[in-house]
Amino acid sequence: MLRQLHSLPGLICALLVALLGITGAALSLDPALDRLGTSVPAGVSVGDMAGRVALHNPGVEQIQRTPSGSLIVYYSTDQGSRAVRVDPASGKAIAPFVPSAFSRWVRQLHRSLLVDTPGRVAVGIAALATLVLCISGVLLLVKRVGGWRQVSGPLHGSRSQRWHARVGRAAVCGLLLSALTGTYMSAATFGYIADGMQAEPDFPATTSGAPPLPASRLPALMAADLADLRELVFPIPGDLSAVYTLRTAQGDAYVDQSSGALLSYRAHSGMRDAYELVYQLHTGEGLWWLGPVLGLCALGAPWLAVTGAIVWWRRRSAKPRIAGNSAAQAAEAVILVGSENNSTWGFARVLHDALRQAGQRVHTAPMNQFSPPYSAASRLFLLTATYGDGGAPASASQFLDLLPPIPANPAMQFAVLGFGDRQFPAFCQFATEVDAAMRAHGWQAMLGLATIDRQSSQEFARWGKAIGARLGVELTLEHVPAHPRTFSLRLDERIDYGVQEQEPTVVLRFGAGPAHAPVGLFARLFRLSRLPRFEAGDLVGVIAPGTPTPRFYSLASGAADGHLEICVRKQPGGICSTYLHGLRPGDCIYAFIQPNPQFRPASGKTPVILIGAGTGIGPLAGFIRNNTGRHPMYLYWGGRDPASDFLYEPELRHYLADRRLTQLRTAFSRVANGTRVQTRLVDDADNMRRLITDGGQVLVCGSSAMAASVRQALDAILAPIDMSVQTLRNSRRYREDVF
Ligand SMILES: Cc1cc2nc3c(=O)[nH]c(=O)nc-3n(C[C@H](O)[C@H](O)[C@H](O)COP(=O)(O)O)c2cc1C
Repeated sequence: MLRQLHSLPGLICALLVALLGITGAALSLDPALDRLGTSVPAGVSVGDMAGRVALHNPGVEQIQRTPSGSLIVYYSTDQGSRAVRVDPASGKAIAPFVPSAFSRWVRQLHRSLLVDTPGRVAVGIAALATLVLCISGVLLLVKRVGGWRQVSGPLHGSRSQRWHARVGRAAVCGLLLSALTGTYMSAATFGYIADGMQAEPDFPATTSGAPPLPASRLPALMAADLADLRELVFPIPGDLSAVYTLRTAQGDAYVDQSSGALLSYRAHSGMRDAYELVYQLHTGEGLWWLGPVLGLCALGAPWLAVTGAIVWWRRRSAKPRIAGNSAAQAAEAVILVGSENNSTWGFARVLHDALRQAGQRVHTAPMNQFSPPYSAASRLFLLTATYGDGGAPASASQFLDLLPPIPANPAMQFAVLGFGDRQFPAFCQFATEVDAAMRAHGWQAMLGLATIDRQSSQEFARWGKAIGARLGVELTLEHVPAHPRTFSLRLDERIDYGVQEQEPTVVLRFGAGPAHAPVGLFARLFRLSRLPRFEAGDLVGVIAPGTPTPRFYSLASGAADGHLEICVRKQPGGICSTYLHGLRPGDCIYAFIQPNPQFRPASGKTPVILIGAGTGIGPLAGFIRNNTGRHPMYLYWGGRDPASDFLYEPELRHYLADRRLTQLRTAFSRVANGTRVQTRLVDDADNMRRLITDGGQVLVCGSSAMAASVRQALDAILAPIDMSVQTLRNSRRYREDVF
């Protein structure tokens, strides 16, 4: 619902909002530029100023003071009307006043799209839409990050989602102010809100009729402060019954040209003051610093329109059409999907097709459409992502409320498959809750809760095998989520380890490879064959020839290092690792980057504890290499044999010497009295507790078995100081990259 409220006005008004943003940003500079060329003298009266202006500009008809304080004088000569900008202190002309035609055009475009009333209506609607977009956007962001407290924290999701949220977060206050004030002004234009502009003072029935005196001798003008002046209209020369019209920030008046008496006066109404304040807050006029701030925020509008459209399109295309979807009550197997960004639907479709091929009638629907009894069904599959901070994704937001009143179907067994990301403290939390709730309400489980980390095709295929075994059918679940465009890499260098031990591990350093054939000329012209952007800790997806499924490796370098580096152990029967181990310098591979911004040391001077084993050293070595600020970094690493697989040994010694690495503790398992990395942590328990008490954060990289042992060891180490891995996770001081 909230998402529709955001995407619908966004899609309808994207172009208009973007146009208003760009024109608004251009106009926002005017007050500041106007202010640049203006000196604003203090304590000068309108009478003094008008007297001096009349002296130097015979034929003056009108003086206007802009909100930034510059004075524009309109006067007539034999050749016609003229306008000059004058110095407020001397009253002398500074330069002819020629309003910029471009500026006027942009203003008209901004106010009415150059088509008057219909344009004004459209602009008003766009302002209202921006208001809705700002409010719904903030609420979506809060949901996305899991609460108000996390709003300023790191953002997750695809690149366009992160950039959409990042710019939205930075610009929302300015956009909200512009949208609110713009909506108010549009409502005033069409008479839905009174602006008090029509209220004029009564025109004086009589005047003194005596010959005029210079403005500097008229008491009412002398009593008015120049800082409050909006406009002074001079009486028509020779007409003794004519009067001065004086408009100030407080009210409007008529002044006798001979006696200088205030003949009539009307103070501004509250409505007018409110309108003028709104106008000021919208345009920044009179608040010259506000204009550029609002302008910067307004520039976010076209960016948000473009990235928002990309996010919408990607989400839409990620939701596949389910072919052969049986009716709920006729299906033998029911698949319910909990998804926010639709990638889980891709997995659901593969399961749907596989079950159909196995001869079953299958019904697939969002979890929010849970509607038993599924009279013909004996299997219920619940495939759900987790969103925010352990919360329900959009298509499953009502599931836990729908469940309790519905009696369990004894003829039906269920299996929950959670999709999540281990970087989040609450990994697959919602799937866990769904599984527990189903059991608590008497539903029969077919299989224990299973989880899929970062849409792993391999884990999904394994789950398919387990389900197939339960159903007594061959279930092949092959799903490769869409990945970004690949680029080519050329192997520059390889360093081999562990060969004697028959446990080969290799560090591979790649440079930019030749550009893809279809973009060759373009790439050459624009030098696209350089490395893409990435940082140590991000993932590179490598596609081995003949396999559609990418394998992910943690990056041991950032693009700034000038090469892409990974550390790969040869897995028995592993297609991709065998392929990578077979590469020779000069060979090219195809790959793509998957950002992993959660797995980075936080900035600041608090200690960073790096824990890894085997090839898990890769990103950790990258973090140490980047530690040019010499922040305290402690590395605990486990290998097999220092003689054959002490990965990165020379670099680590070098980093210790130049203090990028504060301390190195190694654990080797295949030597006399061999130990593992978790034992090293226990040996160093006092130091660990001290580092954590000092605000230290922990980054773990390696196999899931090693990560589990490390968690167990750290829980025991931290118990005396009333801390645990979970408390560290909750404060985002414990991050894992586990494979
Ligand atoms: C903003 C955001 C918040 C997330 N929060 C969690 C979380 O708390 N726990 C978790 O295990 N995964 C979390 N994830 C990861 C998603 O559950 C995972 O990427 C899933 O495959 C997305 O499926 P979907 O595209 O169908 O929504 C989050 C992802 C995003 C973008």
